[in-house]
Amino acid sequence: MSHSGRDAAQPPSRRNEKGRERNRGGKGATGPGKGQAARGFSAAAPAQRKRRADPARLTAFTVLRAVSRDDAYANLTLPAEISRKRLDKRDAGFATELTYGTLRSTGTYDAILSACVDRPLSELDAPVLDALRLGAHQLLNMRVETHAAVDETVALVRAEIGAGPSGLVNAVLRKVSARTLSEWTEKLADDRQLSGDDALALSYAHPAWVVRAMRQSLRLHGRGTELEALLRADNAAPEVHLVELPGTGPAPGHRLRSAQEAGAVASTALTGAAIFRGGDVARLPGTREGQLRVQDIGSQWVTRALAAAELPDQSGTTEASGTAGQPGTAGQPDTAGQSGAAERWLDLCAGPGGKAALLAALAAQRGASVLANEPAAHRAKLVTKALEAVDPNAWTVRTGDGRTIAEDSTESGFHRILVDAPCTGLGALRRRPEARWRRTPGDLSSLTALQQELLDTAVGVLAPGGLLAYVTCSPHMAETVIQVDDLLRRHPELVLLDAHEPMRAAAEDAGAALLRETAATATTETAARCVQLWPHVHGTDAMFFALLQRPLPTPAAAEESAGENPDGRIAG
Ligand SMILES: C[S@@+](CC[C@H](N)C(=O)[O-])C[C@H]1O[C@@H](n2cnc3c(N)ncnc32)[C@H](O)[C@@H]1O
Repeated sequence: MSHSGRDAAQPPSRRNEKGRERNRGGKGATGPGKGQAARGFSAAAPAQRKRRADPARLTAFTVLRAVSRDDAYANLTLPAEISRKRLDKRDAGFATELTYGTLRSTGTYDAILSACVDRPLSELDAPVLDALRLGAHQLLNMRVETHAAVDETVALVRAEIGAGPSGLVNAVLRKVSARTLSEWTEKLADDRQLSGDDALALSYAHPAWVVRAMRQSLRLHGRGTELEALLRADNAAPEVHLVELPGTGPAPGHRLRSAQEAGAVASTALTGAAIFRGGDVARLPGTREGQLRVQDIGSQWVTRALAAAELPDQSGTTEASGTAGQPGTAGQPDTAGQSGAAERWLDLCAGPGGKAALLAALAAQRGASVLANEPAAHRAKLVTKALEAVDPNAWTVRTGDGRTIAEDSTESGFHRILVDAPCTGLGALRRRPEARWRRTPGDLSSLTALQQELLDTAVGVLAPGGLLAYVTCSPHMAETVIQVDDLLRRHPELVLLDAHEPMRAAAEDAGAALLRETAATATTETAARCVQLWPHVHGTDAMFFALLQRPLPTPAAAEESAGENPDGRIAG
């Protein structure tokens, strides 16, 4: 193992045969260079150092290259690379921290590297820049000894890029190592005269526009003082959350109990969820069969809340559909809320199928069925795979644009619709380390337009009395509360329900207590009726959940429409 730095080579002399001091900094490096001897550099000349990259760093570098060259997703590429290189548990953990940490803080590292290189970073070869970022992360954010961080990164560069840039990398990393991370961010903030959100952006490695968006959203929800806590939470690895798909294991709760025997802890917030700290999830019984799945508790929660929400009966009063995940009475499936007919549910944006799987499992217990729609063919396949553990009578997958669902549908409307819309994903920054640097404010206009169209389509296929859940994995106001306000303006017939009620119905006591707080602090009426989860408060992704209902027609209107529309279909 080389990453602790314990076994790095320590040749005796720091001077070459001509008596010149080695490693004083290569061409291309600039900035501070003091204090290097004290920080424990290797005394070996670059040419004498090892030429092989250690497997964990090589894995991280390979993923960084895929992310910057091919726009790959680290959360998909890294596990594949770890298994391809057959890393042991310790190296896999080290590679994960290297990859995720480097990607998360790329913007801050680039600011620091810019101060250490005598040319714009855009003029460096992309692989060299990735190697420098990797080195910077080890030096500034990990407990890797300085000489190991520098020597191992230089070895990686020699092995993977060539000897040419190794001098530059060696020299630049030495400059980086002259200050701690907080010394660097303070200095850069001073040099650039940064303050407020711009200074926070540098310290917490978020783009400034994201910091501003978080600040606005926190304020809207009465959490204006919590910005730094949120930014800090975004930079921490998320816990692994588990869900047992109800009705799929050998007995109710069986898979979760086995997981608990293997170290998982039952969630105090949400029924049917557990938290798994450490260990190989894939080894837990039921994961291979898809009965036990990894799913953020926020995602589970909004899904169960949609299933738990009450539909009105024909008289216009509400009728409980039973607690999500639990059969109505004495193990019997719940019946549909309206007129005894089986409920039809729609998951309009289903890929890759996490919520669809839980929704379908809950639907199967009620004798309801789910249509799971996804336009991307490869993601639609993932939806089908996710649903395999669930009774096949309870679900169908459609591959198509959600905006065309009404054209293909011969149904008379859906009773429960989930629009888990494509969004900026700013609520899941913990699990997609590169996302914050990839997204731009420009993405918002096309995403919010698509969200609007998907919502309008969903309203068009919502049965009278039906429930529409609008969910985003983003707390950005434009994608959440503003989107809901606009929807209500376009469709004044819709009623915005208090989303806390079904969320509470699905929650354990501790979860219900947390929800009381979210309702109390919101600063607008719409925000107060919606639920915004936060990583620093709820330990979940920053999931947004709004619940709307198309009211049942008044008896007079129903009579009139029955005359015009005898088969009871709703307008597309
Ligand atoms: C936030 S993800 C949904 C996550 C999913 N509900 C889950 O829990 O696994 C949004 C999905 O919407 C899909 N999407 C994009 N454009 C769409 C459209 N026009 N109609 C329907 N879905 C769309 C994306 O491909 C993506 O799979």
